[in-house]
Amino acid sequence: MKAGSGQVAVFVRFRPTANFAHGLIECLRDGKTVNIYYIKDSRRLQNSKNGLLSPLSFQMEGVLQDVSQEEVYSRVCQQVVQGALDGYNGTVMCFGQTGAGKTYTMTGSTGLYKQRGIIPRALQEVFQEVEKRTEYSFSVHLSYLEIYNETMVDLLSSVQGSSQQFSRGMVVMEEPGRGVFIRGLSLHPVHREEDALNLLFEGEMNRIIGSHAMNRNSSRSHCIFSVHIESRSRTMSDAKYVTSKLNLVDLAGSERLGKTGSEGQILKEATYINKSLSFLEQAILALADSRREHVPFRQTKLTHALKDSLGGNCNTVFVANIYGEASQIEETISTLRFASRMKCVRTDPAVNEHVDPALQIKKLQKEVQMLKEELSICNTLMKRPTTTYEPLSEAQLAEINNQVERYIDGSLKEISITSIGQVNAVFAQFKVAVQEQKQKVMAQLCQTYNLVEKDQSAKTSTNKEWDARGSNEDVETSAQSQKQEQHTNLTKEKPMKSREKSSQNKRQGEGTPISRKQMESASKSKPNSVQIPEKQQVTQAEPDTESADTQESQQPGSEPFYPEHVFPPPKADAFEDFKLGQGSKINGILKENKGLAEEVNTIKRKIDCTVATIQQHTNIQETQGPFVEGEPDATLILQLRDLKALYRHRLEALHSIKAEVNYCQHLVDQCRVRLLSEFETWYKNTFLLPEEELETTKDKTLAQTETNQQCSEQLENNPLSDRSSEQSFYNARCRTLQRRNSRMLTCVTPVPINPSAGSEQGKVSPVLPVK
Ligand SMILES: Nc1ncnc2c1ncn2[C@@H]1O[C@H](COP(=O)(O)OP(=O)(O)OP(=O)(O)O)[C@@H](O)[C@H]1O
Repeated sequence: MKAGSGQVAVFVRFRPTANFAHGLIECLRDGKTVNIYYIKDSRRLQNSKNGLLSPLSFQMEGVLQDVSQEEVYSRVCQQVVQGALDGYNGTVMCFGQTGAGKTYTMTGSTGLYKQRGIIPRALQEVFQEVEKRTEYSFSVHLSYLEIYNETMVDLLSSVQGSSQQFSRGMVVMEEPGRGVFIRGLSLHPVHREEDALNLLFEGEMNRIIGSHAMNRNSSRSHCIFSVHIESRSRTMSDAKYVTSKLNLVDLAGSERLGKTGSEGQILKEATYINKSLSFLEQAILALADSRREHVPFRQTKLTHALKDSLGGNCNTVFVANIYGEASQIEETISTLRFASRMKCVRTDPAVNEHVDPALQIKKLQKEVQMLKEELSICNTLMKRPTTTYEPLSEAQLAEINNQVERYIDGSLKEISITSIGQVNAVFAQFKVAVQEQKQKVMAQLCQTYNLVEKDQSAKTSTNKEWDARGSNEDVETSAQSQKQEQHTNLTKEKPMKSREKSSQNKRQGEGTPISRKQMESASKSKPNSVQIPEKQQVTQAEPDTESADTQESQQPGSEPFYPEHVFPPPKADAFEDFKLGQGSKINGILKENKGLAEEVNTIKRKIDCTVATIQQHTNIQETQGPFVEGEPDATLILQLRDLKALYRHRLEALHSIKAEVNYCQHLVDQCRVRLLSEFETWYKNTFLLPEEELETTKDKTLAQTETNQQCSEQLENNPLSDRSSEQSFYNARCRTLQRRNSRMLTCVTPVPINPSAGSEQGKVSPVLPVK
């Protein structure tokens, strides 16, 4: 894979197995071709390779079978990383069926340095290059995004300094010059490989893992680890700098639900995974087809977040992970087919060069200064008066005004030009003169045609008419008369501005046809109603969530009241109180959800009505010929289009709330399990065996010490070529384990951990600050 080569590279990697299907799968010696001898007919599976079938042949950039993690990295990712350091965006993405080795390829084993995957190796390379390329100053930031059941989660939100604590605020955004980014996703500056590994392992610890028949540690989400690089030249005082984004993507695996035996939550997750993967496939198909103008990126969060990373301005490499057993042959074929489509996606990588505005200003100021000096030398040599760049003095301005006046009345034939400043002043004076003339002419016209008086009398008669109406109309009347007065003044004083304004209003109206129509119909239905100020209208229209919550909800901590003689209170009553108290937030979300659903249904009903009306018109037209009165006009069709757009928009919002609710449900389930186990421990410690508490604490501390020892042993047992990198790896690993242990300890008992315990071992640095 070459940086800037303009084509997507696709590799195939086999997961090692003792039951490799030699009869069905053949890897050719060219190292690029995989042949599959299979048709969906169980009788012909046997001996299929013996010339009976022509194979399905797949050509890739490389076939990786029985190769080390190191070789995978150097063939798949190294060039992309080098490109990223030069300013090219890069993406490396693993996909394939569940259990085929995507996470192993991308992250590798977090416990063994030699088996580390693409991400830790890429981080190592980035920092080694930063050290080498001394003529540039680099800044590196990391982010780690998880997309779980269509909900975006910040895997590094537990790290101190992250502003984002909950996924609700995260949105995929797009800006010219910046490309696609996730608003609300935390970005972490890193200066050393070890800090970067720490963040990687922290994120890994926060990933959602599930278990099913095909993989005990199956990733239940798509994960995008991003390295954001910015580099500036140290040697050239240049305003230019380059940026790049390296996306390392571990997709969740596609699942045949029958094979994984998924049910419950795992089944629901699998459905989300398969759906988003099929949207990814649709996007890839559209990207690969040069005749397609529209690529459906927005169908799912995954494709939307990867919009500028799947092709286009990016060096892109895909790794198709497959499992070479006969029982998985159908999944293998479908992965290879997907891989072939990906190969057709074109890329057009270019360096992301930017200009620093502050530096650019400084540079231009310097240039201006030099030019001034040069001009002054020229003037001296040509014996011309020296040019000044200071603002003109009052005396100079008075002289210019005088010259212009004389020029206009004809007593001066020419105005001699001495500098650009003077030219500007002459023009300004001409402008003043023209405006004065204009005003004079207007005043004369008004006088001649008695315009002002007419205007005044019209106003008086209107006022009389309005005075005759009831007192209820006072507010509206005065507002209207004020408006009219303003309007008259404006037309008198600034005719151009008012015209501009009206055309502006028109333009705004064009953008929102529905709201304009609604407003019109509202004003028609209540012609004499008093105008409500805008703010008031909003509060009246939205009586819902917040205000209702504040009225209904109880103060936190205050207990619900039950009559003393009924204990325990009936569950229904208690539930109502719960909804007002602790459950008010969930209840609020439910209400919001319901409101949205009702809104969607109302819009749907309107759509149906409009469709029916149009259909009616069409039927009449068919029976009575084309020239029928009252045929559906453009407004009806426009209304239908607007309603459909609104419907889609609301439906999307509803889906995203539902996805969030599902995610919350998952968290609630996890919390419930944890709550129960913590309750058990607390109950035992408090009411049963006090000495057990001591034992538990001892056990946990022992576990932590063992972890530290394990890490240091691993470090000593490995002969090191790149010792510092390995040291960083194990240090980061130890810290992650420590953090996990200390979190478990904090859950079990509030005994503080001695922070020096780890550093006494000589290998472990203080724990990464996490919230
Ligand atoms: N090339 C390999 N060498 C050694 N072990 C491997 C290799 N590929 C995968 N494995 C092992 O296979 C198991 C499943 O791999 P992994 O979790 O990476 O699959 P996956 O494709 O990410 O699955 P899922 O989509 O369910 O998350 C792991 O125990 C992993 O260590």
